[in-house]
Amino acid sequence: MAAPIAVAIDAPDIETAARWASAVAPHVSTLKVGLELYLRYGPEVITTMRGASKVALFLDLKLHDIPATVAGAARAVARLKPSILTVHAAGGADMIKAAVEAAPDTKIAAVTVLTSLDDSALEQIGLRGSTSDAARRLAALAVGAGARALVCSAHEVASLRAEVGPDITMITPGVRPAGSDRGDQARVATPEEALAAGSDLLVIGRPITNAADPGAAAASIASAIRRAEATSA
Ligand SMILES: O=C(O)c1cc(=O)[nH]c(=O)n1[C@@H]1O[C@H](COP(=O)(O)O)[C@@H](O)[C@H]1O
Repeated sequence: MAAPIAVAIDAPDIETAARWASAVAPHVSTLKVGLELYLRYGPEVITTMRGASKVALFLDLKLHDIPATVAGAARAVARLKPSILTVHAAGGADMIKAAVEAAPDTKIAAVTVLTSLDDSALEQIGLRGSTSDAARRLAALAVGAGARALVCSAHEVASLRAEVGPDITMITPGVRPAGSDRGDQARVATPEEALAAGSDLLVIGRPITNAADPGAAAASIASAIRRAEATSA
């Protein structure tokens, strides 16, 4: 079975995206298309990803606007039938509810606190408390508004799970295999740590796509995950 990994296909052009997608798709459950590709190519990039494989499609647009605008945007992309669509939980309960109602066949995933932020970055923004307190508060708000998935770092998965229960899909970016560059990510964990904390889907981009052989990098992380799952079973 494909490993519970969403590869972030953050490519500069559609040819590179198609190459990465077909290399990694045999090893992972999900491909994630984000702002870089979607803003350049729109729905065409979704068709290209689907052509590359039969894996699930995660559309990461991180919508954050007034409820009516987010409803319109969610409706506009719902026809592409992504399995997952992201919104920022900080947009508030009415905004999240609007996205959920506008895209009934897509799982709305609420981004709690970006994994690029640490406690001091939150303080600069003017948010009180730690990243984990903020993530917990936003998670409760988002699930109360109908979100069925949450995006957080592996550091918060266990406490968010305790807050929202077993039925919510926990998605964790900021995943870095041991020894790989953390780049702009602040709250990181290895794939094994993220899984052990209870993550359902690991989002991994550059550690795979910047590798000399993205297919081999995806296969290697996927088998490390399988080994970790076998040991904990
Ligand atoms: O919503 C996301 O996917 C997301 C949320 C978050 O808090 N942090 C985060 O890194 N992401 C996305 O996850 C991917 C991480 O990529 P890498 O840092 O290259 O592994 C990027 O596509 C980000 O846009």
